Amino acid sequence: MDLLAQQDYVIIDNFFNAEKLNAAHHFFNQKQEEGEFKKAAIGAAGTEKIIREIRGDYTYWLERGRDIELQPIFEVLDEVKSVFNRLLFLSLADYEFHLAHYPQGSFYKKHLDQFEGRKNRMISVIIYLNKGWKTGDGGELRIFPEGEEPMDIAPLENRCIMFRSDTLFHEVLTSNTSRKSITGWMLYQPAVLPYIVL
Ligand SMILES: O=C(O)CCC(=O)C(=O)O
Ligand SMILES: [Fe+2]
Repeated sequence: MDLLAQQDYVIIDNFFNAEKLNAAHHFFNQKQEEGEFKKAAIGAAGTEKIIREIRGDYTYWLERGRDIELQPIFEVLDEVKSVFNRLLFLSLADYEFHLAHYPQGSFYKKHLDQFEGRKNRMISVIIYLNKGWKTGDGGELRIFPEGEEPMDIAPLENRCIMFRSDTLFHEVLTSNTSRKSITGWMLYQPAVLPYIVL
């Protein structure tokens, strides 16, 4: 929490225990097999456009009541939210998360996660699920901390990065393999059906 407050981002490796990591992989693969991922859009409700030149990922929005296999993961996210509220004095009311799949050759151009109409997003949280990721696989997260050199973060399995949604510009470099993550946002106000919007 101190690091996040100081530098606007923090990286935490070995984020989930083995049981939760397995649950995440299993659920991800299952939803992929079922064809439940949808082409991700850009922009807030009503203005979204699918622009492949900006982002090429496919997403599956999580819903607590429906995705009961992910209960252990939701418990971790609850804990993350309450730690933020306790230690950083944020007033986070909710969170919204999706699974993200970047097929080979896809990327997400430089952006901020707090775009017009979605000021609600306070902290971005990403957990990567890329078994055996190695240099050359691509898909690094490039972050642009203010007043510092850009930094590339390898999307290693079970690595979590959290950052301020309002200030930290970032991009996903072209992935040369299939790239998987759980991505979401800690919210100031309760989410309004994001899985319908995006
Ligand atoms: O997957 C990542 O590393 C970043 C994804 C991202 O920037 C987003 O979904 O807004
Ligand atoms: Fe982003």
